[in-house]
Amino acid sequence: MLDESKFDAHLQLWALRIPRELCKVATKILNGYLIDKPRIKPVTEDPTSEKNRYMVLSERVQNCDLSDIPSQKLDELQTMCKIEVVPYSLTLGYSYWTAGHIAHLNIGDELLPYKDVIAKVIYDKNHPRIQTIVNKVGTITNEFRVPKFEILAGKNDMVTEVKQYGATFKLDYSLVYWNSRLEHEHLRLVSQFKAGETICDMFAGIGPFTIPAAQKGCLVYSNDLNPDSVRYLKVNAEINKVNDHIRAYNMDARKFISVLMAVPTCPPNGMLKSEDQNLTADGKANRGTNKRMRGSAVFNTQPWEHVDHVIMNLPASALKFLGKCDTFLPFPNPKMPLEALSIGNTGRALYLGFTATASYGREAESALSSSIQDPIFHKVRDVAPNKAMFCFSFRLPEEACLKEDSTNTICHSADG
Ligand SMILES: C[S@@+](CC[C@H](N)C(=O)[O-])C[C@H]1O[C@@H](n2cnc3c(N)ncnc32)[C@H](O)[C@@H]1O
Repeated sequence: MLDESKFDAHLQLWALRIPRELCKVATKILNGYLIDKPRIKPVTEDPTSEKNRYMVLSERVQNCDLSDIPSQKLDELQTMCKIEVVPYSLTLGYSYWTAGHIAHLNIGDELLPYKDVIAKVIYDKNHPRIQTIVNKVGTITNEFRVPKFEILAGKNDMVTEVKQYGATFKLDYSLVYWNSRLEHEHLRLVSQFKAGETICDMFAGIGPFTIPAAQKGCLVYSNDLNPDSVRYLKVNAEINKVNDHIRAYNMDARKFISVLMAVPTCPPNGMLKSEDQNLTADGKANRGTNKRMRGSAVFNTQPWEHVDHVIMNLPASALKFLGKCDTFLPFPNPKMPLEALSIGNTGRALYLGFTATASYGREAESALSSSIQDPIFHKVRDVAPNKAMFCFSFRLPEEACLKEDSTNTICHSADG
């Protein structure tokens, strides 16, 4: 028997109680911060008063102090009325969920002999809404972490769009890594960043950390080894209108970080020039005057002077990218006196991606040859009955940043 309650998604959100006549103006001000889900209205009844409405905020707004919303928007709201924040629970149940045009199956061994029949029934009963039925084959072994699929029915079209917390992601399932089950983790990490902070996303994929961080007003240096992921990262930066906050790179993460951290030897031509390096979907420099102005203003600190957070989401081998003997650091750059570095309010936290082993902390300490103070282990989700994924985060120890050998100088260019 199908237990429909297993499909329930319980969202704990915040809402603003606003006088009903002001809702129209408030909707404009809060553009991008209200719940954005198909068939869910962001403005709804206030059960306690006819005179007010609830304006339901998106999952991006995690804190009841509304620190996730730019202060200029809050100031604008406050000039109209007193802002009252209330908790708001929303359950999206079985009837809510609809599917995209691709049905993605993981058929177990015992059902494999019937895979074509299963696919045909799903296809016949759901076409034209569902147009492609695929089955995942084998385990992921390639370095781009892309699963292999066999097409069981319908057309061979693996390009689709998914939505997460109001951002849109376009991708080709057959070419890039994507996991919708990490939505909450993407949001949780990004909720710890503040507008204006500098982020390095070393294994960025198509941008599920990068795009919401940029939407929040962070400056994101974003890299992936898979050229198709970087291509879609750029497309997604365009779709979500945050290309002026992102620089995309397509290289091995070790090289990426050494490129970012090296002080250029060849200014002015070799220096990072934001106006030449805003993203466009086709990878060409964006020459639009407005964007150029905004881009210059946004990227006005240099990565070798200051980075606030590094994200490393490569569960199997993120540790290999850490440590003095590797190319990960100098971080801060040894050519900079320590006190010349500006360290953000939250300091340099390093997010190490996901792992199933609790010995990760010790391994990270040994990779850095330094002890790590107050590390945080966060359980992301259970992936199997006895296996969970964790996110391990810590502030980079100062002594681990000082590298004896400082031959690391380079001319900067994004997307190399
Ligand atoms: C687990 S996926 C994470 C992607 C993204 N952060 C997400 O949450 O969807 C790991 C990504 O690392 C990339 N990758 C693998 N090896 C790499 C390397 N040596 N340097 C840079 N990127 C690499 C893969 O192409 C893949 O997109």
